[in-house]
Formats: sequence, C-alpha cells, structure tokens
Amino acid sequence: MSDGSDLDDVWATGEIFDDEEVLHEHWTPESVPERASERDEIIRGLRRAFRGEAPKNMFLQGKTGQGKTATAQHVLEMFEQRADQQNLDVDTVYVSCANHKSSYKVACDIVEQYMGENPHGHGQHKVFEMMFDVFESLAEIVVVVLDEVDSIGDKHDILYSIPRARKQGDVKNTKLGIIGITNDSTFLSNLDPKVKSSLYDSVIQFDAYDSEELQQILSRRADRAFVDGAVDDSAISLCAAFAAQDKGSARQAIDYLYEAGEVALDHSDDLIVDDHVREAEERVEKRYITQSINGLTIQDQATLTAMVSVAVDGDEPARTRRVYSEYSNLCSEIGVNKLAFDRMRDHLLELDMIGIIDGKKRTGDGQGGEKYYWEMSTDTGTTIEVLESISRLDDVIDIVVSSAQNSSITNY
Ligand SMILES: Nc1ncnc2c1ncn2[C@@H]1O[C@H](COP(=O)(O)OP(=O)(O)OP(=O)(O)O)[C@@H](O)[C@H]1O
Repeated sequence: MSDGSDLDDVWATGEIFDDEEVLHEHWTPESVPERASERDEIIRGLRRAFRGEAPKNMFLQGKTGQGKTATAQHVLEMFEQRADQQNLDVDTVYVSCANHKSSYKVACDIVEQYMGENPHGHGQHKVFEMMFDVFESLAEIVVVVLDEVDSIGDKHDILYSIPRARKQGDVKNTKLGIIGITNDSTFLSNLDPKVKSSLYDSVIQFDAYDSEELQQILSRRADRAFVDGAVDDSAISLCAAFAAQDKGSARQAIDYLYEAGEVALDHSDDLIVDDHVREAEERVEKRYITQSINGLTIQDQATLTAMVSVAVDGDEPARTRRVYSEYSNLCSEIGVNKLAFDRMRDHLLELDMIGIIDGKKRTGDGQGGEKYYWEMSTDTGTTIEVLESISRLDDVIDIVVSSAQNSSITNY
C-alpha cells in the first residue's frame, strides 16, 4: 500500500495563499467605495434616527453579487458606532429569509435569536407579540434587515406589521425601520398597495459592477489573500473582465480569483496567471450551474430544458410563447404535469432571478405592450452537461442535442 508520498503534489499547500479567509463568502469588507452613492443614500435614511425619528424603510434591489448585503452591513456597523458615540440607543436585527418561507418563520427566527427560545407551536399572533417584545427589549431604535425578503411567501404579514407596530401599539417606546434586500426586480411592483404605502420610503437600486470596479474590489482582496507577488495584475484584470461580461457580480469575480489560486496550486505554480483564470472560470461556472440546477424544482428544470432547446435551435432571445411551446412538448416526454402559460412564465422569472437565464422586457412584434424576451445567461453547453446528469432529463437532452446537431448548430 502506498504511504501517500506519491501524492505529495496533491497535498502541497504551495506559496500562494496568505489570508485566504478574505476570499470567503462570509467575510465582510471594511469599505465598499464602489457603492459610495448607495451607501450615502442608506446613511441618509438612517440619520433621521439621530433627530429622534424612526429610520426610513428602505429596499435595496439589484441582481446577485452586487454588494447589497455588504453595503448594508458596512453602513449598519458605522451607524451603531456613531450611535454609541452620541449615546443613542440603537440596535440592528438581521434575518436571512432564504430558508424562511413565511412571515411566521421569520418572526420565530427573531424570537429564537434573541430569547433563545423556540416559539414554534404558538400561533402567529403570539409569535408576533414575542417578536415585538424582542424589539422593545433591544433598543429605542431598531433596524430590522430582511435579507432575501422575496423568499417569504406571505411577506405582506410581516412587511405590514413592522412599519405599523407603533401606531398599532405593538411597541410603545421603540422606533422601527426595515431594510429589505431583494434580487427580485418585480418584488416591489408585486406588493399590495396597502403595504407599499406604509413601507416604501425609498428604493435603492444596485446596478451591475463594471470591469474597473471589479478590478478595484479584487485588488483590495488580493493584497490580503495572497502572498506578495503571487498574482499577476493581468490575472486580476481577467477575473474582473470575465465577471463584468457575465453578471457584473463581485461574488463571481472573487470566486474566479479564489479558484485561480487553487488551479495554480494544482499546477504547482507560485504565480497566478491568465491561464489559471481561464481554467478557474470553467470550473466555477460548472460548479455554479450544478448547484443552481440541483436546487431547482422539477417544473423549474423542465422550463430550463425548454429554454435550452430554444437556445440550441438558435432562437434566442425568445418570446415566452416560444419557450412554452417547447415546454409543452417536453412535459409529456418526461411525464411532468404541464402548467398553464402564466405559471410557466413564473418559473422563467425564477430562473432569471438565480441568474441561469436572462429575461428582458421590450416592445413586442407590433402587438402592443412590453413582452419578455428570454435567453440563456449560463453557458449552454455546460448547462446541457449538468441537465444530462439528471436521470429524468437525460433522454430529452439527448433529443435536444441531436436535433441541434442535425440542423448543424454546434456553437452552443
Ligand atoms: N464594493 C465591494 N467591495 C468589496 N467587496 C464587495 C463589494 N461588493 C460586493 N462585495 C463582496 O462580494 C460578495 C457578494 O456581495 P453581497 O453578498 O453583498 O451581494 P448581494 O448583492 O447582497 O448578493 P445576493 O443578492 O446574492 O445576496 C461578498 O463577498 C461581498 O463582500
């Protein structure tokens, strides 16, 4: 049996990383200069607290990886420090709503975080009461951050109650403000007007980063993450360029850089160069698509397969009805219940939100009104590879691919 010494190359930790924790998702940057105007707008919403008012309710909206959470966290840290210096009693409550599909669960999370007691089993009214007790016990001013707020199915319950809590007598002394964070561009327009009017003080839009901004973000991280001289400047530029051309996401750019470090180690190199970034981009893209697709429901997967079929037919960007026709054909092939047109469109919107496809509204073909046009935003070839690994879909994907080959479309 081998003593493992023949695996020394694989075990090698190399001379690349210094403090790689700064490349981890949970690491919070000390500053977000590329988001100065968004940061200042959040500050303007919070500074009312120093005049004895409740902070503004704000919504931070933008696609994934645009620094919404990082900017909110950065500003809230400054807010707490400044409040401390001025003897203002403030606190912030942060809830990641991704796994909380109901207002009830969000309230339970808050109670559990601060009372150490799991309130499941009590009715919603009681749990909301406990949540308001938590707010009242924390500080005179409490900012509630609801990250990924669009995940909450019955969001109106919590979004209506918190801004009206004082008026309703649910809290007596505490002034509350909400910061809702969402990457669903339809979130606000879908809110009940009653909720909107009590909530909607300000919407702060986070647009995609450009290549230069991503380069600055990466350079700051690289200085700490890697040993001196371990990264070629052009490798940083390439990570930034790849991410800017795709989603304009800082998360994606950081992932490329981190993976490029791993690729360099795999090749026993101690300088990260462009070729490492190219290999890293492929690895990250595949990992990202695999994770996203594996987490999808059957209907999402069927909708995505229909979209892939449209893509290999060379019909992108495609109207919803074109995707629906592919979807209808393949539902019977894979034995999936066929949804109505509007419900399948909801699945397209879902796929857009997680960044697998891209939907843009534009004026249609002379039939009035704006219509959605859809295209893949992940690499079609890699998406096919991943869909093939899902047993229910492998036969269908074979048909999709061979029909593309027959019509000699090979550039996906
Ligand atoms: N301007 C910036 N400076 C430094 N790091 C940044 C900046 N913007 C984003 N990041 C980093 O990029 C990653 C993604 O950012 P963040 O989580 O804030 O994005 P988001 O818009 O909230 O995305 P999502 O909607 O997917 O949660 C994090 O690691 C964050 O620290």
